[in-house]
Amino acid sequence: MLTVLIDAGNSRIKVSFFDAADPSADTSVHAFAPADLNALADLIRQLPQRPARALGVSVTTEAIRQELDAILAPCPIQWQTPTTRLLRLKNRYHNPAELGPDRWLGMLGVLTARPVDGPLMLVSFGTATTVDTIDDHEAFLGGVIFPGVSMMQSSLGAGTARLPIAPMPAQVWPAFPQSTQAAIAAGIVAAQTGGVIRQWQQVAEHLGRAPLVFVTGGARAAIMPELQARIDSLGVDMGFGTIPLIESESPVLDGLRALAQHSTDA
Ligand SMILES: Nc1ncnc2c1ncn2[C@@H]1O[C@H](COP(=O)(O)OP(=O)(O)O)[C@@H](O)[C@H]1O
Ligand SMILES: CC(C)(COP(=O)(O)O)[C@@H](O)C(=O)NCCC(=O)O
Repeated sequence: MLTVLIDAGNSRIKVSFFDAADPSADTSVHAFAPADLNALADLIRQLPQRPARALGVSVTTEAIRQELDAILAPCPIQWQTPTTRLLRLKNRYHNPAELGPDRWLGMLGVLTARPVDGPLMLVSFGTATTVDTIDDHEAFLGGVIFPGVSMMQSSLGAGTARLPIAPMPAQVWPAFPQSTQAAIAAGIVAAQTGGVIRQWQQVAEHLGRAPLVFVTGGARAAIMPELQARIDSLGVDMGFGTIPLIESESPVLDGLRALAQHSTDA
């Protein structure tokens, strides 16, 4: 039985598959621009077997969600909504359904991918940046949302008379950038990194343990070098040693896959 897994984000639609007859079969991820869903329709048409089931999360527009429903028809997409608990993962949001389903399934993805002894954080550099924490009892404590890398670039370009949309090479930036492009890129990296470091320090102080950090999202490459340097430095200062960042290509699809696997086993 073939299950289609769909992560409909604000910038891109990511798709993968789960084959109950062969759970280790191809888990590659296909990404589509919202304006290019014909390519997804082609992919679905060319599958060797018709999908029996589709599991999805969507944080994008209702119009795109309906387009996805039409592409998968007659197979209905089971769109996921956060609740108080999903498998082992508990939800401390005041109103669980208010939480983005991509954040919720992403956390399930990192939690179920490997045994983790202690708290963990999932940082997603997507359209928005989100930094979410799961404590050592597998409860999502809450998290922060701020504008993503592209949104910061474009808002500076659109909201000022003189600032360009600066390129974002992946590097550690000097403290005192001496050109406009470097000042913008370093400023965005500082803002993105600062939000993550603030959360990491709060978790380490609150729980007395160093959280593992999983990093995902299409915009992560530009932030990783500086984030790695800063988090190592904070970890050493706090007596935890260096903190490896663990890249995760598609935790949301991993979470949907864990759900598909669970309901197949049940
Ligand atoms: N080919 C691409 N298409 C769209 N966004 C891209 C691409 N490559 C990198 N990006 C960056 O990744 C972000 C989207 O990442 P993604 O994790 O797919 O986000 P979302 O889940 O919000 O759609 C964009 O905001 C942009 O900064
Ligand atoms: C925070 C988000 C915009 C992130 O979306 P993304 O960048 O992955 O497209 C999305 O998860 C969302 O719309 N969340 C709803 C509000 C919340 O999570 O509290």
